[in-house]
Amino acid sequence: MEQPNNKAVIVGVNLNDRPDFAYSMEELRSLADACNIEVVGELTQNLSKINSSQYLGTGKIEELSALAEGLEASTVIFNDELSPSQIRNLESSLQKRVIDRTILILDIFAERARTREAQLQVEVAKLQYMLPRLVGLRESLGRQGGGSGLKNKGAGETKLELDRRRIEEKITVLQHELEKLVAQRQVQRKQRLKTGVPVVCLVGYTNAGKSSVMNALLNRYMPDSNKQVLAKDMLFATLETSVRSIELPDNKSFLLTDTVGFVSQLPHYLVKAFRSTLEEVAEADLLVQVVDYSNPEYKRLIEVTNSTLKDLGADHIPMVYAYNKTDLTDERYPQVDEEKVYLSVKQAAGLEELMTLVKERIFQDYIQCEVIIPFEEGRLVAYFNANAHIQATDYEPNGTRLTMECRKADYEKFKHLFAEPIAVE
Ligand SMILES: Nc1nc2c(ncn2[C@@H]2O[C@H](COP(=O)(O)OP(=O)(O)OP(=O)(O)O)[C@@H](O)[C@H]2O)c(=O)[nH]1
Ligand SMILES: [Mg+2]
Repeated sequence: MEQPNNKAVIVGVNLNDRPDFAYSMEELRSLADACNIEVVGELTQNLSKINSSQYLGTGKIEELSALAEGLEASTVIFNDELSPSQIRNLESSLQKRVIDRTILILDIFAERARTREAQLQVEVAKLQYMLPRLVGLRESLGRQGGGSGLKNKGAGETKLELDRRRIEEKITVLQHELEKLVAQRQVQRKQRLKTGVPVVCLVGYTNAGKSSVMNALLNRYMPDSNKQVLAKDMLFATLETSVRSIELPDNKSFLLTDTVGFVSQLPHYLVKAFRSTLEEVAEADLLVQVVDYSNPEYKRLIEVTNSTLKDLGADHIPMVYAYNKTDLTDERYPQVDEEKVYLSVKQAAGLEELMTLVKERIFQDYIQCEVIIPFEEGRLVAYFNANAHIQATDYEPNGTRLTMECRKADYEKFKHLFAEPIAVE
């Protein structure tokens, strides 16, 4: 195989007229771009069934080989996850480096992971991807070294077993370290859940503007905090979950979580590896799905997001939609249509409307009330201070008067202890 340069041809099979095919090829180009690979050519084929040994139909392989040769590409990138034997067969007939959509995504994640937890998750996913593909990888290494003849086969297989075991052991060690980190974070999360503060999660397709929404809300409601997150025009700018507290002017607060973006055909190794990070999503009180409304394919991207949420066991959580980047469309904004808000973070328009929608959903079981708590029930005052939004505290002869907004359930639970319920809305 020749020395790899960074030029590649991308290849896709349009299986039974896949409606999102053109977009998925465009996305493959962006994924390659994110890995600093220059896409110099593209080849597609309409098929009703993927060829199990070479992915493409036999005639197409020759066409591909000539195309890659003519364009001096050293790599060929396939739009689906290839099986170990497909990689092997393709490498041998094309004599080029063969990679697939999955490994591109894994590489981007590996490059971008910053926290130890994200790094471990990606590494585990990558090793799991590699494990069944070791034969192919070893063969291509063998070829580079002049090829290993049949007589070395036995020794090679033993070596392969060793490599395999080593990788399995490594996965176990990494998973162990990961479990410890996850356990720590779970303790923090449980503590947060115990405080009863609602949790709102920003979810959505990669590059939709989740981190931008988070930053805009932080700017607006927490101008003194310098806890902005990275927002950038690239795929998978965010790989770690960030939680920030948002305190509203009316003394209510909630936790806002920014999460990793989804993509179509997200490798299942990654979904599995990131499951622990994304547990936050499954336990949220409300999801805000951020949508790039300027993307002509936005409806399909919503479907991909919803089906990934289903895989994560988060499809039961109430959701509102933030149709972002409306500034790039002809649609009027800001505008609210039931559970959708058309907004533009860039133009700072529609954030107020989004917050109103969010507040309606997460604070709906709150009531406004004024109660007097007898002094001997002081623990109740402490409880409400921790779990309600106290607007005023006054001391009166028969107890502490709290003017507050509290959960209806708490009010019902404790009302027999109040000296005198004065006013309830
Ligand atoms: N025109 C326009 N661009 C926007 C708007 N909101 C965000 N962007 C841009 O969209 C790009 C992606 O924004 P991010 O906030 O990083 O997107 P994300 O959903 O967090 O992406 P990942 O973390 O990669 O999943 C950035 O270049 C933003 O400047 C908007 O309302 N209008
Ligand atoms: Mg982001």
